[in-house]
Amino acid sequence: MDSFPTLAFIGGGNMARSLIGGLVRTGLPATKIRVAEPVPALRYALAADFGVAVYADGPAAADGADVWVLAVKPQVMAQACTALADLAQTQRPLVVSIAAGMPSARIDGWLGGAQAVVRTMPNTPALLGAGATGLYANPAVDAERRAIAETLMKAAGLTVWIADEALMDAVTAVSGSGPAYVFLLAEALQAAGEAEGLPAEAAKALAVQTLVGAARMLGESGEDAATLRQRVTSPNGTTQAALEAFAAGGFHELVATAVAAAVRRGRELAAAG
Ligand SMILES: NC(=O)C1=CN([C@@H]2O[C@H](COP(=O)(O)OP(=O)(O)OC[C@H]3O[C@@H](n4cnc5c(N)ncnc54)[C@H](OP(=O)(O)O)[C@@H]3O)[C@@H](O)[C@H]2O)C=CC1
Ligand SMILES: O=C(O)[C@@H]1CCC=N1
Repeated sequence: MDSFPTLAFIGGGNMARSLIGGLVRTGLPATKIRVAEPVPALRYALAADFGVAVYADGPAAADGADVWVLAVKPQVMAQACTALADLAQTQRPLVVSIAAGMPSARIDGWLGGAQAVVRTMPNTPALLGAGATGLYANPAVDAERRAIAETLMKAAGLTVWIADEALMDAVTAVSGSGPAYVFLLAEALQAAGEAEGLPAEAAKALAVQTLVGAARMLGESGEDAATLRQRVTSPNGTTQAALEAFAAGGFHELVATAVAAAVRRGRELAAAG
């Protein structure tokens, strides 16, 4: 990736750290990455862990970088972009946003207009190259810049282009927030194991490896989730008893309600930003 453009991350929090870790892991030289992060401890940790150049403010990091990755919270996006507007008008970078909910047109407007904006939604397994990212490009993004955005996010794992920007809130609700749902299931399974008398360490090890093993089967077997589930479920056995309890508790409806709440929140964040 030696010929890859220079990147400036605006915001060096949790998601930026995962993306930077993924990029460095796949061989992007740290000298290609700059990060603007106002919190000194976060800034210094990024410099120490990955060898990237760090700055206290956005314009200092962005000046001269080919790609700006906007990695601040949606609530501060307006302020972060406005501070970059003069530079954006003279330098015309490729702008890649990772913010939940925030429409590309608003980012474009805060940057002064006529900007090439790719709105993306990655997730934290990016740190291991095991992420999933949805991408939407506004009409100002040409084929070459589309390819740059895709290469950038491929360092984080799977990429999926989304043609209709309105669907980016659904991407956020499924895969952006999704790792938290899996971690919640791990917590619940561990707690249930403990409630049934397992020592805490054993419950944790069994719950974690079960999720890791099942996820690998989903990813590597080529079989769909329903088929794999049925193979675990002996007629009138233990799994059937558990699955019936899930169904009686409205598991599918609960997941749908949770995803709908995340979609709604994405739209609210756009309105509040
Ligand atoms: N966490 C996740 O799993 C995912 C997050 N996202 C998106 O990524 C974005 C960042 O989320 P996340 O990493 O969790 O949030 P964090 O709060 O961890 O990171 C954002 C960082 O940006 C800093 N910041 C605030 N204003 C500026 C500025 N003007 N210039 C530079 N840095 C600034 C913040 O400092 P301070 O705290 O002082 O404000 C904070 O350290 C959000 O828009 C979110 O929607 C997308 C996918 C997944
Ligand atoms: O919780 C959030 O708003 C962000 C977006 C997706 C994951 N984390």
